[in-house]
Formats: sequence, C-alpha cells, structure tokens
Amino acid sequence: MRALAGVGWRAAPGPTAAMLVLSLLAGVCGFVIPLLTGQAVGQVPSLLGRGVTATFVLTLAGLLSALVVSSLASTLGDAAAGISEGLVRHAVDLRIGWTQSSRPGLTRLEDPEASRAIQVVRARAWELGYAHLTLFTLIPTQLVILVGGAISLGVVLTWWAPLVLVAPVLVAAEHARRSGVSQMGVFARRGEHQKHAASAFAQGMGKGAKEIRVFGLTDLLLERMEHHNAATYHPFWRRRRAAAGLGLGWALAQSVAVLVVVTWAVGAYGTGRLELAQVAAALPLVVALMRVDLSSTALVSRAAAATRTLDEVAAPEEFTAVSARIAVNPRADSEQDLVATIAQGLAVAPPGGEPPEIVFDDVGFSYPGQSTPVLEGVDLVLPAGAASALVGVNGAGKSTLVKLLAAAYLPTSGRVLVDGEDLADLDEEGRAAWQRRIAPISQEFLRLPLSIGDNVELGSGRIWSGIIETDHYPDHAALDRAADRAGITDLVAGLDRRWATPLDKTMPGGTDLSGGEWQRVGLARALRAVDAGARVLVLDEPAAALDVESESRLVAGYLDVARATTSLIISHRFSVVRPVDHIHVLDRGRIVESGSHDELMTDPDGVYRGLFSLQAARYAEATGEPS
Ligand SMILES: Nc1ncnc2c1ncn2[C@@H]1O[C@H](COP(=O)(O)OP(=O)(O)OP(=O)(O)O)[C@@H](O)[C@H]1O
Repeated sequence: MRALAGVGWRAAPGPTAAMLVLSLLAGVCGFVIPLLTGQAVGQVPSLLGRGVTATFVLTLAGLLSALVVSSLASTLGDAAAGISEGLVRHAVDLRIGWTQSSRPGLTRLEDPEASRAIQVVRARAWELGYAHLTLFTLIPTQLVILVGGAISLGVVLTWWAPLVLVAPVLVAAEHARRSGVSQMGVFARRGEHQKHAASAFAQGMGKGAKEIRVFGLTDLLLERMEHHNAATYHPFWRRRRAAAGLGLGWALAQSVAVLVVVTWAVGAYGTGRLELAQVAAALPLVVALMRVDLSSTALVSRAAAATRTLDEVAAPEEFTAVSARIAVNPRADSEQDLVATIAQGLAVAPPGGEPPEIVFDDVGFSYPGQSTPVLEGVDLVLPAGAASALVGVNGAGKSTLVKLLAAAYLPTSGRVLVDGEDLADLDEEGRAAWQRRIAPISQEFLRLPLSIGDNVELGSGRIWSGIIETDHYPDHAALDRAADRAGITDLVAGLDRRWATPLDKTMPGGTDLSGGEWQRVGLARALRAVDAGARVLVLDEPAAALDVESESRLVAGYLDVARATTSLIISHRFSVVRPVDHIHVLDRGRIVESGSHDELMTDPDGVYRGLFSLQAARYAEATGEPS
C-alpha cells in the first residue's frame, strides 16, 4: 500500500495532497450532514407553537454550510483527481518503458522472469491510476464517515449501536483486501499466457499482418488469443465471482445489524427510554453508516501488488533520478521550446576522440539459462583505426560477438578489452558511455515511424523532436554528407517533404521504403554517428538487402569511413569483405582463420577459401562467367 501511495505521491504531489485534504473534508461532511439533518428534524415537534429557536437556526446554518463545503469539496476534488490520475498513469507508463529500454545490458530484458513481471505490470497499469484515486479520495472519505458517524451515533443513541453496525463493514473490507491480493496472485502466475495473447495480437496488427493473411492464419491467431486470454482471466474472474458472493453475504449481515439497531431504537422510544429527537438524529447516521463502502480495498490491494512487481523491475529511486533528468520545463510556452528543453536534457552525443583498439582475450560465452557455449576461446584483435571483417556460416556466433563488443552481454569467460580496459569492470554508466562510442547497424536495425531526417539524425545522439512538420535539423551539411555516403541523396530528394517525410504510411504525408532503401537509411544513421564522434563502426550484414550498385558504393564508402574508426563488418557477401585487410573466420564459436583475402586464399583446405569458392562458383553459374 505504501509503495502504491509512493508512486502517486512522486508523480503528482500537489494534486494528491489536494485530493486527500478535500476527501477528508468530504468525509466530515458525510457524517455531519446526516447528523444535523436528524437534529433539525428532531427539533421540529418542539418548535410547534413556540416558533423558531436560536438552536434551530444555528442547526440549519450549520447544515447549509456543510452542504456548501461538501459541494465545493466534490467539485475541486474531481478536478484534482483528473489531473492526478493522468500524471500517475503517465509516470507508470514511463517507468515501464524505462525498465525495458534504459539498461545497457540485454540480460535482464531477455530474462523470462523479468519479462513475465513486466507483462503483468503492463496489463494492470491502467488499474494503478484508478487505485491511486481510490486510495486518496474514496477510502479516506469513507473512513472519516465511518469513524465520525460511529462516534456521533454512540453519543446520540447508545454505545453499542456503532459496534454492531461497523463490525460487518470492517470485516467486509478486510475480506475485500485479502481477495484483492489473492486475485492478483492468480493473475501474476498467468504471465506466460498474457505474453502469448499479447504476441498473437501484435503479430496480427504489426509486421506479420501481411503473411498472416496470405497463409490464412487469422482464425488460428484469434483462437490462440482467445485461448490464452481465457487461461489468463478465467481463474482471476472465478476469484472475483467468489469474492462478490461473499461480499453479498456481508451486505446481508449489515442489513441485519441495521434492523437490530433500528428496532431497538424504536422500541426504546416506545418505552420512553429515548427522546424523539434522539431517534430522529440517529436514523440518518445509521443510513450514512450503512452506505459506507470499503470494497474498493480489493482494487487498491491488487494495484498495490502490481506496484510491488513494478518496484521489482524498476527500483523507484533509480527511476526518480531518470525522471528528474527528463523532466520537461513546465514554463516552455511553445512546442519548439519544449523540444529544445527535451533535447537539452537528453542529448548524448558520441564523445569523439581517437579510435580504440579492441581485444577479445580467450572469450567464451553462453546465453543466460543455456548450457551450450556460443563462443569458446575467442582471441581476436580489432586494431585501432583499421577495418576488420568477420565471416562465418549461419549460427557461427558473429552477431553474438558483436553483442559482447557492445557490452550488451558480458563474456562468461575471458575478457573484452578496450584500449586495455576490461568492459566487465565498467559500471552501468560506463557501459552506456562505451555504447555511445559505437556506430552500429545491426540485422534488426531501428525503423522508427518518424521522419527520414529523424531516422538518420538520431545517430548523432540528438533526440528526435517528434515534430515532423518543420525542418529543424541543426546540422544539415552533416545530414547531407551521411546521405551521400549511404547513397540516399536521390531518395530524399524524391520524397514529397524531403527530410521531413514520415516513414510511416499511417501518418499524414507518410510513406514507406523498400527493404534496401531502409537498409541504406540505417547505414546513413551509422555514418551520421561517425560524423558526430562515434569511433567504432560495426556493420552486421549491411548489404543483405542491397542491389549490386548500392553494395559497391557501400564497399568503397566503408573503407573510406573505416580509416577514421575501428571498424568491424560482418557479411555473407564476399565481395563486401574481400577488400578488408583483417578478415577473421568464425566457425562454431571459434576464430579458425585470420588474414587478408589473398593470405586466406592460399590455404587450399581453409574454411574461407571453401566458402569464397562456393559463392564465386554460384555467381559464375548464374552469370555464365568463369569463376
Ligand atoms: N538471445 C539468444 N538466446 C539464446 N540463444 C541465442 C540468442 N541469440 C542467438 N542465440 C544462439 O546463438 C547462436 C549464434 O547466433 P548468432 O546470431 O550469433 O549467429 P550468427 O553467426 O550471427 O548467425 P547469422 O549468420 O545467421 O546471423 C545460434 O545458435 C543462436 O541460436
């Protein structure tokens, strides 16, 4: 509960404090109004024939004031709640997004337990906003009515009446709290099903949508989503139904308690032990107590459990530091100012400096939870300011080696040294700083639904502004240079809004690119990063989707850029790696050959020569030229 309150308090301290004060005020009005109403009604018989008394006027004035305060508290409370809920939801979304993207390593992201926890929190994120409102409005109001009403009833009627009425309310609230915790327990254990249902939905809506239709998989996907949703929610709903049934039982118990108190009061009036005024004052209080509802403690308990899971995946103190960094200047009065503020806070440009030497020293690696090593005893030197290449068959471990180079994973044995410094000795900040020195294009490079300019410019470390209507790039010359080297100058010139054209068909004026065009945009981004100061260039299959002309431009451009960087290129196309001086062959997780193309071709039994000859022969066969 404290964790949930903490989330709300950190996200919206002002509105939350206002909500709390106003809801306490509403609670006071909640028992004062029935008390004064009853007292006013109780005085009526004694006024007959005597005229209005000062006490009666004071009672009515008090009642009127309480009604006005109640109405104001309700209106202002609604406004504070609206602001507060939005801020809390925003903070929760941000924190979930941050857990998935902030850490330099991939280990945690791929950990099944962490991924299940993130899925559970994502599914209940909407409930955290509601629970925050309930915790700071509904529950304090109801508690004040319960306590104030009970004390007032004890004073005006008899001491035991509040005990009889309050007991079932409290027992029902505790029951709701426990059932909320147990419902969440059931839900959280179904994280695997939630992931399957979410992934079936994502496939149907996303990149897989085309093939799903072509293969006629729509019904299968829907059935799969239905199956996993049912497996997620049925046990949860069963608990909720059982809890609702018991809740009904407590409501009946409360009715019986009301009946007992009212019957006793009427009987006591009949026998002259109570005044009419006492009974009249007590009855509205009994009604107010009967209407106290603390069943929302179930919602709060579920959300509190979800918050604990959120705290596990994203520690609040770490996140506080992040949110302070990305806090937007609230006084920014135009969208441009806002963008400038965000960019100032977040820009992490590559640091520049000299290209480093990278050494793999007897490196071994297995993915977390797997026993078979992907890399074993890898010794490799990537000389500073020189181009290197890595070749090998599918699954040899090339991309894995790049992940170790980028410190996305740490080796399970051996060391990766950058200018002599072991990457394993760096803290998270140090690892993130190392990653900023790298200009990568990976096999699954980022394709953001933003303008083409933003897609390239983010290589410089400047956050994209998200404003695609204006041409806001600070260094157009650098952008054009990257375009020229990656061969997208004509592509950009041919787009309706040039650099500002969104690469998303669902956006106004948006378009989409072919696979090869996208790959060249990814390449331009890596080159823009080098221009901005990245000194390690890593290209993992940069030519996979390129036509022959683009490929030869890549080869020429790569060697040119590679001189200013320590670079590594991975490609199945030997025409791409052939001109590189240092070529390494990775075979089943080990470096088996190293040298220039000419050196490697001298070994008649060499893996490189075998693979090269095979590709050359296939090419000759296809073109009719001798190999
Ligand atoms: N995240 C992961 N978790 C577990 N195993 C993985 C993971 N990523 C890759 N592997 C395994 O590691 C091995 C090497 O994969 P890697 O992607 O490094 O090969 P590669 O040489 O880049 O192949 P390709 O030429 O097909 O890109 C493969 O057997 C693959 O199944």
